[in-house]
Amino acid sequence: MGPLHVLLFVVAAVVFWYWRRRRMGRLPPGSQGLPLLGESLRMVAAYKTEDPETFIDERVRRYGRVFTSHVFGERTVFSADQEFNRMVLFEEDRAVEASYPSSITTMLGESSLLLMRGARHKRMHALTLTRLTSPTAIRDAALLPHIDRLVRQTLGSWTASPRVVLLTQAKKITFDLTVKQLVSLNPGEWTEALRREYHLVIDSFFSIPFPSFLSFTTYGRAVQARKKVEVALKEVIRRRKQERATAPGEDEPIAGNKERTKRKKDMLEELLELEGEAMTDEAIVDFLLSLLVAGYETTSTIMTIAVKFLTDNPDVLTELRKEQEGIRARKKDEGKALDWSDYKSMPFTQCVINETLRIANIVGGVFRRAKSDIHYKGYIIPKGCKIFTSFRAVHLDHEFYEDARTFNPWRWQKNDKAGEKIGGANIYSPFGGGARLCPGYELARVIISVFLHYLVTQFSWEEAEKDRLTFFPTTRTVKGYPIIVKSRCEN
Ligand code: HEM
Repeated sequence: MGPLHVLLFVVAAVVFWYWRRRRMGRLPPGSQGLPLLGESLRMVAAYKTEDPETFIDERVRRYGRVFTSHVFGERTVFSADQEFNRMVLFEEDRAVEASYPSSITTMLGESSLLLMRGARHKRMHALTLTRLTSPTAIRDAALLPHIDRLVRQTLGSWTASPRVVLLTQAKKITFDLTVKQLVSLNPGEWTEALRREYHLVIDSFFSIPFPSFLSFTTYGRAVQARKKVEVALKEVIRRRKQERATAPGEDEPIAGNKERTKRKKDMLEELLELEGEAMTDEAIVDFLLSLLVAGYETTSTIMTIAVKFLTDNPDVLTELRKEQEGIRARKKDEGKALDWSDYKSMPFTQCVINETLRIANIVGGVFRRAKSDIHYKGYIIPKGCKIFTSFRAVHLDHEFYEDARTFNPWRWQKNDKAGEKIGGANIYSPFGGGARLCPGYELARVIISVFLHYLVTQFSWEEAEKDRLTFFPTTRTVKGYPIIVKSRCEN
């Protein structure tokens, strides 16, 4: 290499260094932490405790509400800023796009709602909301009686064996319910077998994606399980298609039978009827699986954490029980299922759900990736940069909530200006917002409400073991919250 080459190399290196510094300099301030590891270990250590906020609090104090860190191998802009979060949520498919770890992407499949983009995502998101999870859909599909039945069935089994791990029970309810909504199958051996495989799939979400032929790794096992789930669902699709081909359509009489039949109106039927969007069986499997993923773990975890908060706050439990006993008393008949008007007359229960989601939401925030340079308050978040919008940090910000880190459902009763501020979509966003707003937001509330109704009116309980919250990889209780229940009829 001659002197000219050396000179050229030095000049190029200096130019690159300046260019990078200028670019980096315009990023929100922050720390890149250790080489390669960045700040991952610090973040994980904080999220494994009951007070994960230390990680974000410290950096907000040092750098402000929007700061840069380096976690899980990537430079990431963190936001504890409600305005920035809102901008990011509403820029979906324009300046930003959803971003999931590769282990999750592979498991979900490209036709999953969570990974769809653009016009197709818009159509399918709307379909999910209008046909499956909106208040009208919940009422029209007579979903409430079904939720009621499933909750009662599960709680009914507790008298035989009063030590229950609450999360396991809650998961059974949400899984069986979702399978029923998606493909109209009742709980039984088939759903249990599917649930076992499905658990293996979920376990891999935060695992390292080793080559899938290494079947002893979490990821390898999940790939096998995903295949089994796919085979099982494809068989359901095949049978349904056969039924559609041989049996009459909705409300048409079967030949030789005067009775009119009603074809199942579930999500699978909706997908098979889609006009101008012929979906392959693989695409249908991806789509159904994503709905199962999105609604199952989230709702059951919040059910469990809500009960933990009730145990820890007996005065809240007393008030909630009073409200629910009032509803039961008005129904007169002990065995009568809850209906929509009952659900709509549980204001304090909704305060408890709001507060549980504020303090310990399973979805603490969402990851996005910048599709173009984003300009915000003098900073530039460059194209390709990862962004984490923390809902949790905003929910726990003393500027927006008085005594923000204390569980206090009564704060939601304020209907004055402060109350509006509490409920404002900019500040309170447990279900996200914008194009990817959780379509299951109402359904989740209904399930949790029905569950709490029967739990507090039929049982008292105590902790079987001490349990605590953890926030890594997601928010949950470490042991799934084991409790010992006692039927209130025996008291
Ligand atoms: C307490 C329970 C729940 C919580 C806290 C929750 C929270 C969320 C959040 C924050 C998002 C936004 C994700 C993002 O912006 O990237 C989301 C998306 C989603 N949720 Fe929920 N969810 C819950 C229950 C449900 C239920 C019961 C369903 C039922 C089907 C559901 C289906 C979905 C789907 C399909 C998406 C993806 C939407 C899209 O990407 O277009 N969720 N959820």
